Amino acid sequence: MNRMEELDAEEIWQEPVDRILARLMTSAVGLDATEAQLRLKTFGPNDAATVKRSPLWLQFLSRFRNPLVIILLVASGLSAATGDVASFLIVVIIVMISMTIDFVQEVRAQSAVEALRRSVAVRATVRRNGTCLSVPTDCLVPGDIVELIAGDLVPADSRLLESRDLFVNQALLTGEPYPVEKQCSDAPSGADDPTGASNVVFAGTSVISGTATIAICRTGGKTVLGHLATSLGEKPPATAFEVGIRRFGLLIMRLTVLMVLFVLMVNISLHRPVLESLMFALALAVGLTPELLPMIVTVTLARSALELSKRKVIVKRLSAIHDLGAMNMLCTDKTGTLTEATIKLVRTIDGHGAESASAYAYAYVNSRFETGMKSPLDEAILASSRFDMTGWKKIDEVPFDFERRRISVLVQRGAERRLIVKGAPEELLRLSGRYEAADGAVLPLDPETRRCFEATLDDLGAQGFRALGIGSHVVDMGHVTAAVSDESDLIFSGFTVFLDPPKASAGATIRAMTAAGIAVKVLTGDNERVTRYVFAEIGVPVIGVLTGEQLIHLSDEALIGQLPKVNLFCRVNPQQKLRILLALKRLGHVVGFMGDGINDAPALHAADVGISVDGAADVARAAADLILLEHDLSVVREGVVCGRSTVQRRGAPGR
Ligand SMILES: Nc1ncnc2c1ncn2[C@@H]1O[C@H](COP(=O)(O)OP(=O)(O)OP(=O)(O)O)[C@@H](O)[C@H]1O
Ligand SMILES: [Mg+2]
Repeated sequence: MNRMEELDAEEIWQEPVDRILARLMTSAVGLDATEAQLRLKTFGPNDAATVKRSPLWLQFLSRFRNPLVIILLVASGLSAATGDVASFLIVVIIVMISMTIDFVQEVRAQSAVEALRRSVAVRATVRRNGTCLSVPTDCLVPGDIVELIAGDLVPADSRLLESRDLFVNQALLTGEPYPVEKQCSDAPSGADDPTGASNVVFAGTSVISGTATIAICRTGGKTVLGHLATSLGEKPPATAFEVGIRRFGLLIMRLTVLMVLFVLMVNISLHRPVLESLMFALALAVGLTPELLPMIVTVTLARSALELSKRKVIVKRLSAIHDLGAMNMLCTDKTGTLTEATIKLVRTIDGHGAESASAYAYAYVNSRFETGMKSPLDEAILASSRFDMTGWKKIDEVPFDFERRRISVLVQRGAERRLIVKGAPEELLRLSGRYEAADGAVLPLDPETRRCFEATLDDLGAQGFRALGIGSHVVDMGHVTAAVSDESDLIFSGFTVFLDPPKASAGATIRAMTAAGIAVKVLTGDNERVTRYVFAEIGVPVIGVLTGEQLIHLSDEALIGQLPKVNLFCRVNPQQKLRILLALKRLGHVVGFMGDGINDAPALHAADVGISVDGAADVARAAADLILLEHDLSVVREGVVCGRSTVQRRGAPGR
């Protein structure tokens, strides 16, 4: 069988899809398992930041590069030459033993932590032999066919084979924070730099909305991100904790050199034999230098990581344990942390509060046809009761995003084409000019009726129910694509009403955390009414509230001034979550952020300790430092206790 040759970076977007597939020697059903194995050997693991590990024996030998060890060995060699072979042997044996202990401990600690990290590695859905498998992204090879949905990280530089309303965030590569649309097409998109090409997606970018099937072309260090990683130097930037440890080591080293020189000078000026004085000074230096400090730090942190794993916390970045111990502020989302996240659709009502079959039908059709990120709300609608979909055909959709907070699908039934919109209820009411009455008649939404509908919504919130608004309007048959601008002048059908019970234990955990010196703030995309209800149910007082709307009008300074008086932020979008987090950091807090959605990823990334959960979106898990195997605040609290005891046990300097 002839070997697959690699594609050049330009060819990925300039060649037609057929040629790409032929060159990659693959097809829409994917590679077979043996071929994938073979290619993995040829092309290496798909890890953009792979730092080539030298073999173990070289790693061991590299420890002898330590200047102190070299001087020690040379000096004792000299004394052996002058006849003192016994002390030479003793020095060599002691050096060997301490180097070996150091090496074995560190390698063992690191591999234990590596194993933990792998257990929460990001995985991709790949087609192999025609079936879909979930494999860790570093096992992907050129020629693999991968399916992407919203929330996924793009695993490698790839050509689009199919796409639906695909928007990706390329901030890591281009610095552009806004989603970029990507579409499969054969025509070179005319862009002269690859990240501008609309028919390819790159490693390190993430899917904001929509779906796609991609053919992987270049992996690991060959990706654009890989090149970037090499040019920036392979190591990730040192954290505050690592810098602290390094500074401490340097300080001790300098002191030692000074001491040794001083002792040596005094001895020589007293006319003691030079060799003997040197040996004495060296013995002093060896005694003073904490050669084993790095190993002790790694081993203590690794041991804590193992301990944490028993408490259902997986550590991805070792030094995060230290930050976890130092954390004095925790920002968290609502769903799953303060609530049970067992969302159920309890009823679907019209604006007046009466049960509405037509609103349910529209909600069901919208959730069923929506192909972007499947939210638990959609799952609750689809699980509630079966609805006969025969006769409904999907034409197009405008996927969910956290700015609009709604989803539209364009559908056809018989001779009627309709845009169905489902989303944040206040927004839906705002976008509606008419409403559907109980008898099916379409009436204007006059101010009085609008107030009545808003009152219905307020009542739902006050009783702790979450709601989505449903609206639609008919479009003409020539309408083939749906756009955000179509989401206006809707006919309001009603509300879907959900119950997500507050988590009974959350209140006690938050109080315990506050008592332990960790203030908790809640940042949610949901509305104020519902979140206030949850606070009341779990018995935590709301000190102050800021909404996303109010945040827009606050300067950074004003926000910082408000922060101490606010513990609840509602209807905030992903950028606002990030902004609040950065403001808290500017106030000097060590801030943890806990979240599980695409919308939490920017803040998770910027936090001192990013905490996510096992079932979270890939972007969130990739951005986090710690992964909880159980979505519960009490797990974080236990982690903090463990982190603090690590810091105390080690007694090493940090911040
Ligand atoms: N599937 C969906 N269809 C329509 N609208 C949705 C859907 N999912 C979410 N929304 C709207 O977007 C808003 C924000 O989403 P969401 O509640 O997931 O944000 P969040 O910040 O992750 O909240 P939380 O703190 O509860 O995790 C929701 O309150 C809802 O109004
Ligand atoms: Mg969320």
